[in-house]
Amino acid sequence: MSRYLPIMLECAGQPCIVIGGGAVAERKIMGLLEAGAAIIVISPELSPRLTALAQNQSLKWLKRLFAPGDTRGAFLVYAASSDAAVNMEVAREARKLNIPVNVASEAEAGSFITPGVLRRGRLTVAVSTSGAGPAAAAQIKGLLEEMLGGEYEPYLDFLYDMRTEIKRRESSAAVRGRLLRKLAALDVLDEIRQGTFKKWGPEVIDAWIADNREE
Ligand SMILES: C[C@@]1(CC(=O)O)c2cc3[nH]c(cc4nc(cc5[nH]c(cc(n2)[C@H]1CCC(=O)O)[C@@](C)(CC(=O)O)[C@@H]5CCC(=O)O)C(CC(=O)O)=C4CCC(=O)O)c(CCC(=O)O)c3CC(=O)O
Ligand SMILES: NC(=O)C1=CN([C@@H]2O[C@H](COP(=O)(O)OP(=O)(O)OC[C@H]3O[C@@H](n4cnc5c(N)ncnc54)[C@H](O)[C@@H]3O)[C@@H](O)[C@H]2O)C=CC1
Repeated sequence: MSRYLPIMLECAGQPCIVIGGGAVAERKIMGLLEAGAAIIVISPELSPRLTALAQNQSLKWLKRLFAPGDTRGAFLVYAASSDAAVNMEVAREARKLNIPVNVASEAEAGSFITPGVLRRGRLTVAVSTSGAGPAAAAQIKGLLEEMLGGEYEPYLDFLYDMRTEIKRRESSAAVRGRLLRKLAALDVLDEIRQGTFKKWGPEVIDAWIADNREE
């Protein structure tokens, strides 16, 4: 069994090449779009949704079959055509060029797999079964979706703003560490759920930092 390394990859503006333009390619492309990748799709046909994305310039469409050399210069490659032999050829080429490649028809032929993803603003949860059961990954993601409500979005925005402020102001690592730990222990999430949370203005932030700098 492969043990995959989970990482969060910055893909903004990076050329990501997808071979195939059907339902599976569409799912991978929606994830790439969320990450701001520069998407190039190589496929003689596109699904209606992908056609619309090509028309509004959200992706670049090369209307043809895969050809040798197509993966050159890519940051990531997705082999998602309905031709398993072509997908294997894409994988071989990408691997030779040391480009990470995902193979929709045969997970093991690729070097990375796509987890089920749920987002709540800055929160990302990715679920993988290491390829054992993609439908189970989707189900588990569904369970987590029920557990992790929309309140996480404003909560993480709050944490982000506060951490940014603390890191900007506090040069002492010890004080910073103390503040950041106390910040994580605050029950803001519950206040947001109850609807009693009021956005902290500059004075509230100043006062909280002053009150919590010492042990
Ligand atoms: C290994 C992996 C490689 C990769 O694609 O990256 C892979 C491979 C394969 N999937 C297959 C089938 C299905 N895949 C789905 C759905 C999803 N598949 C996804 C990921 C992955 N699929 C990677 C492993 C993820 C993990 O670690 O668990 C998800 C999570 C993410 C995404 O695709 O974006 C997304 C859910 C998104 C969501 O809803 O959240 C459904 C359900 C459906 O369509 O509703 C079915 C039909 C039911 C079934 O078969 O279980 C087949 C057989 C093809 C054939 O028939 O031959 C293969 C090939 C093989 O097994 O080698
Ligand atoms: N990993 C996953 O999550 C899943 C993977 N699959 C696998 O993925 C494959 C694709 O599934 P779908 O998108 O549903 O199929 P689809 O038939 O909807 O789309 C296939 C696409 O590949 C294109 N294509 C065919 N030959 C090509 C070539 N030589 N070069 C470039 N493009 C080419 C077609 O024009 C079409 O756009 C399936 O054959 C299956 O093996 C299926 C379900 C889920």
